[in-house]
Amino acid sequence: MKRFRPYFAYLAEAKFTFLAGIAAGLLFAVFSGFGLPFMVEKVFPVIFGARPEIETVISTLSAAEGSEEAKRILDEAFPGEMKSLEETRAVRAWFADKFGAEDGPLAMLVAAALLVPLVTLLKGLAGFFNVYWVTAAGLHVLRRIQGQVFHKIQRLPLGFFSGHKTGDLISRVNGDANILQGVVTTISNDLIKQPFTLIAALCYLVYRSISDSNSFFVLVCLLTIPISIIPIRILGKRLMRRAGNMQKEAGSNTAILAETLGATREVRAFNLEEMLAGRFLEGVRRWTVLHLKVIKYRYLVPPIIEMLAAGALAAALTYGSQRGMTLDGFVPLAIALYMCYEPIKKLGAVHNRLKQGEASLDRLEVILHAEEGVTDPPNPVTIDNVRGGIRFDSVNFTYGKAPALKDISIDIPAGQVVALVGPSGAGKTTFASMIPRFYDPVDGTIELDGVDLTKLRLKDLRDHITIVPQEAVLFSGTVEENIQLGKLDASKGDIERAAKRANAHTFIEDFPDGYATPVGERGAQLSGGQKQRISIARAFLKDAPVLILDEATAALDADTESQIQGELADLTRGRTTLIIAHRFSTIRIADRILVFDKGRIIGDGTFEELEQSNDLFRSLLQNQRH
Ligand SMILES: Nc1ncnc2c1ncn2[C@@H]1O[C@H](COP(=O)(O)OP(=O)(O)OP(=O)(O)O)[C@@H](O)[C@H]1O
Repeated sequence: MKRFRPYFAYLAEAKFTFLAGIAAGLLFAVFSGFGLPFMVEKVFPVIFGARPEIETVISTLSAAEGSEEAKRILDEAFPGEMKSLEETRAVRAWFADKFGAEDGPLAMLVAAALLVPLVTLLKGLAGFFNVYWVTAAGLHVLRRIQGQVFHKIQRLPLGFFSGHKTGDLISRVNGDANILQGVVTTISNDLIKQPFTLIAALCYLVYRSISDSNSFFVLVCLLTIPISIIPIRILGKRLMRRAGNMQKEAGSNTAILAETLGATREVRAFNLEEMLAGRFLEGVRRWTVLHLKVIKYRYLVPPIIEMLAAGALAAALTYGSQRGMTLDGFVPLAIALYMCYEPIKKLGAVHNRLKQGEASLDRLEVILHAEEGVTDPPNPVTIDNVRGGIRFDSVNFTYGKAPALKDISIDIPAGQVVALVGPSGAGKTTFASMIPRFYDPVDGTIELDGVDLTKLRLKDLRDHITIVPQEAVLFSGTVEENIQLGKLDASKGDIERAAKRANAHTFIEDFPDGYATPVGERGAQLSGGQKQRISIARAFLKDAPVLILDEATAALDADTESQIQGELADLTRGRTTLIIAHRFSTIRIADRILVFDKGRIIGDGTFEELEQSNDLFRSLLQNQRH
């Protein structure tokens, strides 16, 4: 329970809805626990002929009032209840007064009968509002948990995502958060409602025991309740293990689904349909087996408890009939006894939900408790008018074992356009990733305009950096919304100006809906060149002093690439630019080139200088020319 505490705080935010739901639940409990046995005892006899009996008793008693005979008749007619003619008359008067029936047997019958749907209606309404309001509060909890996980995911170090598949993370945010929500609300609801139902039923039993000592034995039958705890605990433990595995399997399946949907073209091109379908179906099969196990352990609890209740009932039945108890006297007791077991059954289910919730919580807490890696400083420094000077001072970095950057010291003055070249895996991307603090150095410092990056708020730092990635990343929405991501408060005019500078305005205008054209998921409805131009328009709009071009044209064909080069060159103007370059065509616009090899910078100069002095650069150049 302690583990769930932080999430109960979210429930507190929806306390009025939740408390209303609980209040409805309590009413429901009273109607079920106390109302039903009471109805069976007091109302059903009236419906089934107690009324004429009252009449007979009254007329006999009127004749023999006060005699021994009168006492005997009273005892027989109403054992342990109405002991006098006055009481019997009072019952008749109460009915007459309440329902305006002038002693008419039919009116009394109807009145008594009407109590049944009335109590059922009240019970039904209470039950409905209990579920409705408690669910509303539960959905609030879900929204808050999902929000918390979503926020956290955005702050996690990029390294975290290398170790976790996207689909699995999606499954945690959706599936596990949903289960956790269910747990928080079920626990809160049932932990109040069910004990209350139990207490109501017990109260009735105690009341009966006081008024009739024969009923006391039923309380003894309740001693079987503690025995129910044993199967609840054993099955709960098993359930937790299986539920954890089931959720893990659900995560893997969502991962396969996400990967397949993310690479629909590649799947077809490599004929992977059958293989992926096989993998997915095998995962679903494993999930089904685990799910059935969870169902087994979850739903074994109620019948076990019911069996115990039935045993107790059988004992009560035997004992009661031997002590001369009539069916009329026994039925309400039996219902109250049943009402005692019902909450135990539900509490058993709560225990199981808790165990299942714990398994989901484990999975969610992998995200929620993960170290954030790159965080804001406690007292951030603000810098105005960033010019974009960048300095690396003895920077070392490793992703794991092998170092990715070794002792990098470099000064890049504001406004300089620098190309990063080198063989695959040399560290170019890693070097550029250090500037927006996607990663922090293991040691050494990096400065922007002389200020250590770790002293800046992440948001401030990243506001001053634009990245144009290899493949333009577009989000669902319109063309206009996608450009606007560069500057959320940009006007329509600003957006159009940016699009014009990126040479995107003309083709956007040619779309039937112009700027309001939806781009489809990840820009599926646009060509590679169009997407990249939108991405460049976004960069123009952001107008940041530092620009990172991450092989921005590598995904385009030569023709489109050469068209876009001009826009990119325009974009670099007046900005400190790092070009992560594979194709040497893109580095012609650079003022300076850094040659990377095995995490070190082994060459630094202009194209011509390096062509003269750097062997690796020359060999890379040779490879490009062939
Ligand atoms: N997320 C990561 N987790 C672990 N190791 C990584 C990660 N990203 C890169 N590396 C490793 O760090 C080293 C440098 O990689 P980096 O991506 O910086 O090279 P690169 O020069 O940009 O290569 P390429 O031109 O192929 O993109 C490589 O050995 C690579 O395997």
